[in-house]
Amino acid sequence: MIGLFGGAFDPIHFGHLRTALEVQEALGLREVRLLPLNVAVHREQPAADGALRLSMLQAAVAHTPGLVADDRELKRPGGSYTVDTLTQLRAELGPDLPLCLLVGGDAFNAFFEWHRPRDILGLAHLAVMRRPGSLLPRDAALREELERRRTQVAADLQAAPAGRIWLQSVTQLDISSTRIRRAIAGGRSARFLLPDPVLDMALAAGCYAAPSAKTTAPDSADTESNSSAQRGHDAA
Ligand SMILES: Nc1ncnc2c1ncn2[C@@H]1O[C@H](COP(=O)(O)OP(=O)(O)OP(=O)(O)O)[C@@H](O)[C@H]1O
Ligand SMILES: O=C(O)c1ccc[n+]([C@@H]2O[C@H](COP(=O)([O-])O)[C@@H](O)[C@H]2O)c1
Repeated sequence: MIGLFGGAFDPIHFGHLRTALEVQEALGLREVRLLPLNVAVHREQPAADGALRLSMLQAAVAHTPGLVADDRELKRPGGSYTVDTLTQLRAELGPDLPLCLLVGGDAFNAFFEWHRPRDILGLAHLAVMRRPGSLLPRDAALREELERRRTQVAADLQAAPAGRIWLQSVTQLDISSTRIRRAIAGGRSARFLLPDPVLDMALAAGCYAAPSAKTTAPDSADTESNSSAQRGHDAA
């Protein structure tokens, strides 16, 4: 079984990396592929371009064999729909290999707003990682789907190629890319929120600097209007 973890990764941070590693170990995944999106279909477009986000991701996983950068979404023009990514992977990997899509709790709460969510569940399992601020979904249909598909036996995921939901407790790291971008834009340090080489690349590229270096940006979790974690609060 392999894991697939999509995101803007704008930039990749320890919240992404630590949770991916913990799910990989918990489920005995051969690898977790991290897939930076090209064109977001559900949120603002990333601030850093795809090439830089991919380079930062590659630097972040360079010494962790179980985590692998996969650039297929960046190579695909148009909206980065997860169902298209999974369809492409299925065609490559065959119908039988169990695939497990990793999503943060906040992303899962909005899962039924995704493009063709039931087709996604026909292509992969879901591993939902609890994230600070994300509670179980309020949406009744999503709760029902969760109860119907949920398993607490990891072997159930190995026994079928797709269709089950696994809830994974992970170390709660209250880190978001939004907070990192805002720290950099505000001239504050983002060190220890993400790997040093990633921070160095972001600073050298200047991609998160304020349009005018004199402007300051707020740096409070309360003001993270673009943060997925914040959206998780809203949805929960
Ligand atoms: N600290 C974290 N802990 C657990 N999961 C996380 C964490 N940060 C992000 N994720 C999950 O990683 C995936 C990709 O997230 P994304 O790249 O949007 O990062 P983000 O930090 O939420 O970014 P932004 O602040 O720009 O919204 C999502 O499924 C999200 O829920
Ligand atoms: O395919 C969709 O409709 C869809 C809708 C929302 C999010 N996604 C994917 O979910 C992943 C996490 O996105 P995010 O920004 O909500 O944390 C990322 O790979 C997105 O492309 C996908």
